[in-house]
Amino acid sequence: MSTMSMNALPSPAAVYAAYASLSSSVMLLRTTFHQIVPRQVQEYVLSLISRFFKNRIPNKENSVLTLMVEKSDEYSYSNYLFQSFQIYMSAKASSTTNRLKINKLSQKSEKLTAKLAQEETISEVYQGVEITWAYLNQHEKEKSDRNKQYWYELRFEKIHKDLVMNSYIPFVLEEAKNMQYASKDIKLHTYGSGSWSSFNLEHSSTFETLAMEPSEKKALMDDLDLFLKRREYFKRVGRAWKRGYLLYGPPGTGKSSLVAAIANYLKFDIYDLQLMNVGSDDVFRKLLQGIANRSILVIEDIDCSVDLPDRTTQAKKPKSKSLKFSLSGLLNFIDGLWSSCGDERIIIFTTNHKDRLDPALLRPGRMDMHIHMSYLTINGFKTLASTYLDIKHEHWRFKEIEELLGIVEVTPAEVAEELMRICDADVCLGALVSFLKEKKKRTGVETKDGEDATWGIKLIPEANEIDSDSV
Ligand SMILES: Nc1ncnc2c1ncn2[C@@H]1O[C@H](COP(=O)(O)OP(=O)(O)OP(=O)(O)O)[C@@H](O)[C@H]1O
Repeated sequence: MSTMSMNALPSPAAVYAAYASLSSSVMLLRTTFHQIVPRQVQEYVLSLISRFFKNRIPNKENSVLTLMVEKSDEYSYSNYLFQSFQIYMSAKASSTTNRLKINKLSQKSEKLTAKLAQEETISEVYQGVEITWAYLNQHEKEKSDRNKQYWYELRFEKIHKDLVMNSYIPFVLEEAKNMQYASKDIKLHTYGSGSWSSFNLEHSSTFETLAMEPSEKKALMDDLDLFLKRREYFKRVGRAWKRGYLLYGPPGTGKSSLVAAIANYLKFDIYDLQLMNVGSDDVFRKLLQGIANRSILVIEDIDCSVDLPDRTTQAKKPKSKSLKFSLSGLLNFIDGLWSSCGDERIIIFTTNHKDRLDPALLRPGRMDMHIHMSYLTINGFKTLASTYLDIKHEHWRFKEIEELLGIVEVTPAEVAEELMRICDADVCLGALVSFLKEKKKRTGVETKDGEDATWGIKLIPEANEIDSDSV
């Protein structure tokens, strides 16, 4: 250390002298302030000083806003916001918190529901803003109260109030809605004795397991996705938010499997209706009112379930004497007459004989897409081989099977049966080849008849009349 720098530092005695002089000046000033300045003026000056500093030093308590979202209001009406928060928090809490409350709502229910434990908090950052969640209920001593209140608290900095109210909460609501749909059990409702009965849909068919040309599958999935996104569009053009599909093809080609695949894909319930159970237009209208949103109404075997009285000639007599149900009743519904009863509806008609349908049913705007479920093709077969035998790529038997499928009409249902018989892939495919050759011999079919053997999905142009034979 140089002598120069030692000389530049003040000595301890000098520092002490300066401190003593400063403190005596402050004391003098203080005494003078108290003696000369009137008490009211003193208080005013001090309050100004304190307010000045308060505004500059952040006060955590004052800058935080807490939103309370109660389970029900003072009249015990349940709060939709709370329910949505519950769903959202179940998902968030499961992945981030250290303490969770879990429930199993019934012995049958497969799912465990999770929620935040009392006074446990979790935080998340939304658009750079930290938001802390807590789940609370009334104090322990009030537990005897049967109307015990539960609520969520959201804490965040006050300056972000607009963002939280106008953007974060709508975001949470949308997320909760999607989570609810994704985790819900899909129900199959069937109509009989004047009411709908419901069961859990056990059909595990998905687009992945469905034997169908990949491009056609994609076209249908794209159409479904587009349909879901177009709520505003349907509203703007003043049309019912619905989509109609006609599935046609021989028995065992997968019409019911496709309905289940659509339901599993969209998480929509299925309402399965046999027209012979519908007594009249009136009953039809009422039962349609019992159908929830986000659902698929399936009318199976539309060609043979009932002879619908023709709208103009009334020529065909209903099979059942008591049946007063008319084709126009059905068409009115499809045209959206009862659209005010609900949203997000898909209507599916299935038939083995498209040529027997009243042309009015095939008019554009009624059924938006006609889907031909045909006999098995090689691409469809590969899907079945992957599902049933776990053959993910090629197999040396495929070439021979492709040739046979080119000349033998066989349904996916028949082939699926064959593939389930034997576990060993080589043996199983050998047995399938024998089955196809045997069928070829039995039917004496050398070439396919006139019907198009490929899968066919056709979007019906809205403006044009369609010729059913051309589809
Ligand atoms: N395209 C397919 N993809 C996958 N599996 C299929 C397909 N078609 C049929 N199957 C199998 O065959 C069974 C019967 O098929 P499904 O009931 O879906 O045919 P369908 O065309 O509705 O028959 P129907 O006209 O007699 O009601 C299904 O459970 C499934 O195992």
